[in-house]
Amino acid sequence: MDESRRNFLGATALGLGTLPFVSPAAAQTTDAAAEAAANDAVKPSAYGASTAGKPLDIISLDRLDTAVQEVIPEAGYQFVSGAAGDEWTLRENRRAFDDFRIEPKRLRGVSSDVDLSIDLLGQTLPFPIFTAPMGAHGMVHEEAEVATARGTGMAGTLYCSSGASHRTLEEIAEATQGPKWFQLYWNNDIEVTKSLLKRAKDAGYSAIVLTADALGPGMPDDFKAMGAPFRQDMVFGNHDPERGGSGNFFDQKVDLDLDAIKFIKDQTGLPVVVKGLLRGDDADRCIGAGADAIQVSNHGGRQIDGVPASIAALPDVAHAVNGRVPVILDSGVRRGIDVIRALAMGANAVAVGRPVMYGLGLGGAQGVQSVLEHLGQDLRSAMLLTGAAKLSDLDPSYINLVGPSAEANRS
Ligand SMILES: Cc1cc2nc3c(=O)[nH]c(=O)nc-3n(C[C@H](O)[C@H](O)[C@H](O)COP(=O)(O)O)c2cc1C
Ligand SMILES: O=C(O)C(=O)c1ccccc1
Repeated sequence: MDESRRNFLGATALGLGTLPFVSPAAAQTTDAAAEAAANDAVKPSAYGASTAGKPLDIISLDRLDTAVQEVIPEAGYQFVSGAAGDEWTLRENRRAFDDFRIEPKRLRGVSSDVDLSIDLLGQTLPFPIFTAPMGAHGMVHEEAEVATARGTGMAGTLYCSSGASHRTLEEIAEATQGPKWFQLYWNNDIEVTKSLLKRAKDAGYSAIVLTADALGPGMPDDFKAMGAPFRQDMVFGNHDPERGGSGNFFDQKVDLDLDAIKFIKDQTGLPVVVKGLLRGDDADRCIGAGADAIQVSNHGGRQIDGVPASIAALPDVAHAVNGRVPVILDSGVRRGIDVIRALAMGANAVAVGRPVMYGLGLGGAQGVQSVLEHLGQDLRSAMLLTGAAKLSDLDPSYINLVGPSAEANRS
């Protein structure tokens, strides 16, 4: 391996300090992982990341959280599962769905072959659910993003590739037969940013996602308390090998403005999705600046604690967007009824983060496929029980908004 590429944590412009590595030799194989070694399906490496490859029998996505702790290293689990600060926003991302009470419609002749497919920026998805951009999959599985992308493609849906991936964007692009978008973390060196955009376009990504809400990797307290041990043998693969020096993500430009949207469009000719908005006025500004889609998100609660749940922010954003561009929602989506609530309140699709990572740990590519297909099936039965014959039927008439989310949207 090229030594300069190992050096990706050199830049600490974000004040993160030097993040320590876990060397494979020093890393202790966990008891759980040692136990799992007895199981043919799971062969932990020295670090302990999973090598599982099997479909999963899923009861609910929430239950994967407990199961995955048996097969991935403690550091990986703390990194993925945790969130910023007191994790109030993380909890709120789940709780606030309860404010969106479903008011089902009966005897409407809804059949079980409901068409769940959608068109999103010119691509067809089998259901309005896809894999959110997440970095550092090597913390969870030896095959890292290559397995996640393959599994997402096996489910036929969209893989959004993180700009902080452990594998290169080209390797990831090759791994999936399905639609793919590239999420950009803008580098301080504009030549690196341009080169990433060119590489993404050349590799066949069909849209660029500009993440607008992140300062650095999520740093949950429990992960910091472990010394934030990122893996030594992993490389953030979107680093530009030609340029040496620090890796892409850790030299991120944080003072971006609306000009970034036009720049990406000019460089690539691809549609731009702005991810990480929680306000209608921001959505309006971004559309004015050329955004082709808006992703309502609080980054799974991993960046700033104390902000509202994504679902609570959705009505205001959807109202401002007013159908001009597609709206995507992520953060806390775990069940079919959550997808119904999001779509009824104006989203066109949802993205899912942590459950996909847990599927990756528990079953590799096949586990990822199981997670996405499970949610698709759960949506299908939720549609029947809600009495909605097609996705376009879903509108606010199916929802009674109560509690804090109703208060927040009363204006
Ligand atoms: C481990 C992890 C890594 C993430 N990395 C990125 C990233 O590189 N870029 C990005 O835009 N969002 C990133 N996110 C945020 C997700 O795209 C998404 O907003 C969030 O996970 C959705 O919430 P959920 O996990 O509750 O589904 C990450 C989330 C997790 C859990
Ligand atoms: O942790 C995150 O949320 C995130 O965006 C990220 C950034 C860099 C590396 C890994 C994850």
